[in-house]
Amino acid sequence: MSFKEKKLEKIMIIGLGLIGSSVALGIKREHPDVHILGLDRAETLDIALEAGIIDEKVNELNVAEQAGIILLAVPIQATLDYMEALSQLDLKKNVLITDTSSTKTEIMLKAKEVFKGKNVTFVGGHPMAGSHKSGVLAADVNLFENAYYVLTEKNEDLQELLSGLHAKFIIVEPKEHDQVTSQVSHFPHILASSLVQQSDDYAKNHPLVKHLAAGGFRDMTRIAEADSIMWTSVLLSNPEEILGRIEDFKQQLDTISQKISEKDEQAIKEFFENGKIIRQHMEILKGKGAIPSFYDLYVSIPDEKGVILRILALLQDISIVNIKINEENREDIHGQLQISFKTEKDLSRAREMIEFATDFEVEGEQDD
Ligand SMILES: NC(=O)C1=CN([C@@H]2O[C@H](COP(=O)(O)OP(=O)(O)OC[C@H]3O[C@@H](n4cnc5c(N)ncnc54)[C@H](O)[C@@H]3O)[C@@H](O)[C@H]2O)C=CC1
Ligand SMILES: O=C(O)C(=O)Cc1ccc(O)cc1
Repeated sequence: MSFKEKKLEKIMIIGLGLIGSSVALGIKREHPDVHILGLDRAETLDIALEAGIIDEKVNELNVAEQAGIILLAVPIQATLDYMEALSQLDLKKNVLITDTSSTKTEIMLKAKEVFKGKNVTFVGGHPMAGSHKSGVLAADVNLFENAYYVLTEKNEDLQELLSGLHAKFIIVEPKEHDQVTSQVSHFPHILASSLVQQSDDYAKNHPLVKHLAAGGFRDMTRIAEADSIMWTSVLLSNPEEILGRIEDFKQQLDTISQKISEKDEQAIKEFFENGKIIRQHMEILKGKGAIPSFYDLYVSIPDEKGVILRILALLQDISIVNIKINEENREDIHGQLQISFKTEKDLSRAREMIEFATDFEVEGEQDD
């Protein structure tokens, strides 16, 4: 069956939170005529229907029997349960089922077990973009723009269906996927959550902690706000790889602890040099991977009326991608204006203009 014919069948999305809704919007961008059935809690479905994310609300799983493609975008444990339940239904012949879970080994084992001998094609999926935000209200049609979208195998129908997400498909073995994501996604979430909890404990005897935490702390802990149900499911689905990353990290900490106790200045300097060089060369952070690259200019601005407008007026001929005001803790500084540019040239021009026309402190760097 061609995709054109398949498209005439209904598509069912189970779970219309951040990922399910964003995928639905991406599908509709390229294929506005597809009919999307949505299954989730009643309030979520009301919002999704109202926003045009889905075409029809569903409150029973057996409606899946009408769908040509089924996409699961619920926490991992719920995904496994739905796979089991779907396998008991009288699904359409040659139905295509896919998921968006953050782990793949357990999902693919389940697929082998429950869909064996059935007329079902199950392709594991994982869009490598997201947010610490969750729920339908966080839906964003551009969420997956230029991000990698992992598939466990090539599938033209699925790739065509998802083409409006503007993601880059990549085929990865489930085990390799779970190893890599344990390092760059699962473990960092544990680290972020540990860091905020450690700081909160420390703040009990050191209330100043809450005032002195600055940009570095914020950058390292944003993902601690991610959804607890989803992340519990991720950790329980990929325990061995994650425990391996934790053990390895303990050793990294032991090594630097040792250097500090020995007051080994050279080794400590090398430790930071090494980290800096590695980060500066990480392709993923330079726009060659999932994360688009921007050139950020940080301007420390005083608490005076019209300062931001004055800076923007100076930059009126330069293309700006984004502007953010970061709060600062310094008494003399009201905040830090973060202005992002697409090219290094734009960043240099902006920097020169601000330095020429003001005496504000300016710093520039390439970042994600
Ligand atoms: N949040 C992220 O950044 C990313 C998440 N993922 C994966 O995508 C999946 C969905 O994650 P999010 O959309 O972020 O979560 P979310 O919390 O925003 O949305 C999950 C949705 O599933 C619904 N749901 C939960 N249990 C259900 C059930 N039994 N029946 C029907 N609906 C149910 C919830 O009501 C909610 O609307 C997860 O498996 C997650 O691992 C993948 C990439 C990125
Ligand atoms: O918020 C962020 O930066 C993320 O790291 C989003 C994310 C969360 C879970 C995934 O499986 C993939 C991406």
